[in-house]
Amino acid sequence: MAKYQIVMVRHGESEWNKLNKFCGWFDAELSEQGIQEAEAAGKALKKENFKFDLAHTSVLTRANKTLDSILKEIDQTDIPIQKTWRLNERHYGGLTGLNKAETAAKHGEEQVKIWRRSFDIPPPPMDESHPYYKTIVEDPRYKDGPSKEEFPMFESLKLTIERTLPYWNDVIVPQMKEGKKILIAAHGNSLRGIVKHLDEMSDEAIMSLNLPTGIPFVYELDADLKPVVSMKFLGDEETVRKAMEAVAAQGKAK
Ligand SMILES: O=C(O)[C@@H](COP(=O)(O)O)OP(=O)(O)O
Repeated sequence: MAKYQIVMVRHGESEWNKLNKFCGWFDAELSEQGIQEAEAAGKALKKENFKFDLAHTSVLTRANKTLDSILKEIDQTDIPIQKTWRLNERHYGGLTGLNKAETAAKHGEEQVKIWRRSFDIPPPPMDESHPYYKTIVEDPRYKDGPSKEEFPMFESLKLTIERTLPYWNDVIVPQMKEGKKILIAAHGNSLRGIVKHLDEMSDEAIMSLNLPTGIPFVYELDADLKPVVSMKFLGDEETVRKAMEAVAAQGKAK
């Protein structure tokens, strides 16, 4: 029997999703389409009468603005919002800023698939000469963490999960157990990590999961936090399927 319910959403399309660039910890804005997707996500939640006690998001603008837009649509702009770098997108290391299709043309689609979707093979590191190194490392939003030692220069999905899961277990789960209704607005890969954990997906199975932008999905969990309902999207099946396929196709050479 379901005891808890939690809703998650990947942010709406960002400017860098639109340009098909590896984004990671770069703080891209929502694109015009992404703004509309965020509004549509709010409308879908409103239609089903969703209400939340609090929300969690990353420290990146694309997720924050998606959350704000959803809360506006459901008339809940007053609920507490907790922001954490632990829900940030995976750090795409040296790939940050590169076009995914061009990278596939240069290194092969297979290699790009490994970088994007393998469980534990990380992208190359971002070194100090990288054009976005300073922008990210010196960003004041990280003054309270991660620490210098924790600050990633690249992350596989495995490494992403290692910093996201402590937040899930230590902050989100206790709130759910107190009966709080929670919304998480985050990113393709930080959410894939949570989904992998909840659904106990194998390292192979998670490779083929591509989360669409701006379509909320619901989990219903039993008392032991095992899913009774998994990843139920608030969108029609065909639209969700096409959106997932489009994300997968971003790594194809043009
Ligand atoms: O960092 C990025 O480029 C995308 C995910 O990219 P893929 O792993 O799907 O290539 O992150 P998001 O748009 O969810 O913040």
